[in-house]
Amino acid sequence: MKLVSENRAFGGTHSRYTHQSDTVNCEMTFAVFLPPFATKENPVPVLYWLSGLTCTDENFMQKAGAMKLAAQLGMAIVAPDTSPRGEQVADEDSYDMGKGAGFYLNATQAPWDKHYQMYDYITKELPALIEDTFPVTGERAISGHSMGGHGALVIALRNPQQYVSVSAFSPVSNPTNCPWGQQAFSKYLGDDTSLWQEYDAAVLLSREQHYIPIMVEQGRADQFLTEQLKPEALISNAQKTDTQITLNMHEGYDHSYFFIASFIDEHLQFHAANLGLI
Ligand SMILES: N[C@@H](CCC(=O)N[C@@H](CSC=O)C(=O)NCC(=O)O)C(=O)O
Repeated sequence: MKLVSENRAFGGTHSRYTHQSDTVNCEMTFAVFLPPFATKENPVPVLYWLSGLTCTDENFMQKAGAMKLAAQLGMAIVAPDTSPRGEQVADEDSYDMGKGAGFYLNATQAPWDKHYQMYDYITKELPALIEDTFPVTGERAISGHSMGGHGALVIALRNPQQYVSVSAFSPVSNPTNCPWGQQAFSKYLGDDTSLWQEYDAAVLLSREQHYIPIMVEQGRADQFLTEQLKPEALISNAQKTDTQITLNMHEGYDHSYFFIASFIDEHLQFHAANLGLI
């Protein structure tokens, strides 16, 4: 693992690292914020943040304004990149496919399957590395935005024993039923739509009752709301299985990090409460 940069922030430390990933078969970058007083003797829980299309590990840390409250709460934040990277990694010219658009799944189709194994990277390799290296406990929460909101919901619903709570901003809620998801799933996963279902939060909610606390934030002025995001599918499918889910709708807010920054404190408090920090 190689340290790329380190900055003091709110009494804690924001650092960026690269490492060679066996799972995605290339060098990966992630950012980690450690609150003040996090030590081996006083390890802290971790909030994993999954970003959206076109993002890297940097967008959330620079734009969301999360570090001040995370420092006060005693919560670490880990922000991975959104896809494998490098010359040898398959890509397309469009912003919603290939690099920056890994959709947090395990691709089964060539040429994508060689590197695009983001589901395993986020659920297995990255937390193992983080917990081996930094003064953190094994307690985890997960959140994300848009494509990353989809990733956070799917990962938590499929692995409820690994996360105490999940939240999402403007998630791609029903990807089997929107253009972003249909394009990505057909190329990464092929024609077998039964596999697509495993990466669709609305479908997962419809199958059985889920007990993990779930909170979703959505702006009504979001330019992607009707065509791509469809949060109503989360609510209607959760009702079918008696799963509790909170969806907060906000007049006038769009899809940007201005929206995330406006409500990130509520999400940090939500996760802190579930992590037993408050
Ligand atoms: N066409 C746009 C789309 C890119 C965009 O809006 N990306 C969002 C996430 S969208 C869903 O996953 C984002 O978070 N952008 C980064 C940011 O810092 O705002 C484009 O290419 O710009």
